Amino acid sequence: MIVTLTPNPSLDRALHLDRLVPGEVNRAAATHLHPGGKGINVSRALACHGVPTRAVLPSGGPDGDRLVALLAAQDVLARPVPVAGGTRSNVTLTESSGATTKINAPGPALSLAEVDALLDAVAGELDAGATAVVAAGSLPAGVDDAFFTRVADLGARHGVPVVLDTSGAPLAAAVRHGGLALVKPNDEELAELVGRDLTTVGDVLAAAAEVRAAGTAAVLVSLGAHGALLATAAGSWWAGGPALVPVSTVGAGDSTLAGYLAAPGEPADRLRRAVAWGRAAVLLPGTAAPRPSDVHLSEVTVVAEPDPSLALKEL
Ligand SMILES: Nc1ncnc2c1ncn2[C@@H]1O[C@H](COP(=O)(O)OP(=O)(O)OP(=O)(O)O)[C@@H](O)[C@H]1O
Ligand SMILES: O=P(O)(O)OC[C@@]1(O)O[C@H](CO)[C@@H](O)[C@@H]1O
Repeated sequence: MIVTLTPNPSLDRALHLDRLVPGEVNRAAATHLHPGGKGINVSRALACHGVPTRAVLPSGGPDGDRLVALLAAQDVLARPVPVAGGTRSNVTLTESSGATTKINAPGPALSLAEVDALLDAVAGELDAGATAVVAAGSLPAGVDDAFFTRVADLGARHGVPVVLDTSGAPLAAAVRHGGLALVKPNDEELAELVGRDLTTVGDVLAAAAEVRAAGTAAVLVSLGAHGALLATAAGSWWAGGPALVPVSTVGAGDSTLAGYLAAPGEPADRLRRAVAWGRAAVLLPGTAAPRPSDVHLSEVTVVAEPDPSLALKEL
């Protein structure tokens, strides 16, 4: 059972417009509502592929109830932790050109007791036999930047790998602390973490090596339209596929991570699956999770020890 932890979940509302005109009344041609937040999206993608998973999340107010009901309707197991503040809604505007505009709300502040209850819920899942913990997304107000270091320590006490997909100060604190099995930044998040621009494959691999040297076993870097790079103790790999026109890129990174985690195996096979799931996600509206029939492994090329001089834009 892969347990996901989403400290700041959201009801994801996606509106499709032919063209967004800022400052005007825009009328959407279609709308979508999905239960969201990065860990929740990982659980949804895993559940779509029959991989056992449970999503741990704070849930508050009618929107929290709605989110939990939407998960149940998709047969995604959840462990909601009741909180006083109302669960947030995030908005995505997609245009026919493929452009995506995302507006994320801050989310309700959590009290110290609510933060502890969230961690207790994860501990409960570990006691019940969870095989991995995936902590993902932003931290709401009231949650210390060191929160994910507490998750790493919880996993370590149970001998269970902890995977992290977050950004900014919480990512920096967790990487400094070490003890993670995998982190999944995109290239911009990794650049912010190491404090320099990353323009080539070699730049990304050097940054990943710094992260690994600080105590994280593997780094999976998603590169948007340019695929993804994986760095582990065994080597490095790039994977990508032919150009496609995205419908919605929101949550593609979460599907990528789910694809990587869905089954054990050789790094190259896991990276191929990760990229195939990410590619499938961008062809679906809103944050819809890809199903097995959406995933095309044969479209993805994997290269071991990619040329460090290649520009990311050329991949
Ligand atoms: N424009 C695109 N064309 C083809 N594939 C894409 C495109 N955008 C994303 N992907 C696929 O999805 C994966 C993840 O994308 P990306 O790097 O944008 O994730 P992310 O920034 O973590 O996204 P999010 O935070 O919204 O989940 C990529 O590795 C790639 O396989
Ligand atoms: O505000 P955060 O926690 O950084 O990101 C939240 C979010 O943008 O991430 C998911 C896509 O990855 C969406 O489901 C959700 O709206």
